[in-house]
Amino acid sequence: MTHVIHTREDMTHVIHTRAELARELTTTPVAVVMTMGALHDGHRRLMREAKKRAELVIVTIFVNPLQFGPNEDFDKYPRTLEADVEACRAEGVAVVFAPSRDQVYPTGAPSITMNAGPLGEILEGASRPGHFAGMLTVVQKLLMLTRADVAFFGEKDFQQLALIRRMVRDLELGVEIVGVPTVREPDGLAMSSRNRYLSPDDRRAALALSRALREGAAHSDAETALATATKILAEEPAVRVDYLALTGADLGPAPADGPARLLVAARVGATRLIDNVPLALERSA
Ligand SMILES: Nc1ncnc2c1ncn2[C@@H]1O[C@H](COP(=O)(O)OP(=O)(O)OP(=O)(O)O)[C@@H](O)[C@H]1O
Ligand SMILES: CC(C)(CO)[C@@H](O)C(=O)[O-]
Ligand code: BAL
Repeated sequence: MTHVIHTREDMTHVIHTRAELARELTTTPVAVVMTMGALHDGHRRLMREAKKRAELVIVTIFVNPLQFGPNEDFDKYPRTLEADVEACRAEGVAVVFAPSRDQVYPTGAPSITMNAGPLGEILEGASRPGHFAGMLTVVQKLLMLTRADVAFFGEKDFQQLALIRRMVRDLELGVEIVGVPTVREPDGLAMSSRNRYLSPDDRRAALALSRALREGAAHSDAETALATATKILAEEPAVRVDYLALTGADLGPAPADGPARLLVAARVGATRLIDNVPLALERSA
């Protein structure tokens, strides 16, 4: 009798082509965690949530050119495949799909892409024209290629999550979307692959974002919440705010009372960071 011993390493298949991916799809359900790599504990939290839902967890690692503007950081985006695979192994992920551009876009740049609609024009969409169309196009492709039953996305990219939910609903894609709360560094900074661009001084200044959101969200009237966050951001000269917005939980207008969201985007040095927190507004008497 032969005993096959599966080591931890055997359990994670690292693949690069769509043909290999198709061969991995032997069981259901399939859970997918889509990433651009440079993995951190935020990504690992998504993997852990995915593991609770499916034996077959696929982590995709692809820096999608379609969602970067001409003056953005596509070329310098950190590419750390070896360390990323180690992180996936440590989480017991079954498959890491790290395709080349040609594997994802075999016909070249697609001539038919997603339209992100009005929700894609505000906030991040206003600062990054075309970003959400490119993001939704690759998400749709990766959902198809992985035949995912359930997909996990972080609340750190709150507008992205809202748009993916909207796409799945509007186009009846038949996949469950699960949102996962933001994982933070012990001092409050939202984990992000782009944090590794920050110099020690920038890293200190960047703390103003999470502090502004946290202290703003401690207030239950909209005016004080916004004023508090605005003041904290203004006190940090190294932070150049792109937007600070108080919206409804669906990113529509903030309600008079009920669940709402406080969102910020800012440049710290050359690095653009985003963050957001939930808050509950109360009608003032
Ligand atoms: N701190 C975090 N907590 C929870 N989920 C996160 C966190 N950071 C990223 N994610 C989620 O991980 C997935 C992949 O994101 P991505 O690879 O762009 O990482 P990122 O850290 O957001 O990178 P970037 O710094 O480029 O924005 C997305 O669903 C994203 O929302
Ligand atoms: C969802 C995603 C992997 C699509 O490229 C990307 O936007 C990201 O990493 O959040
Ligand atoms: N984290 C969202 C993907 C992007 O910034 O392009």
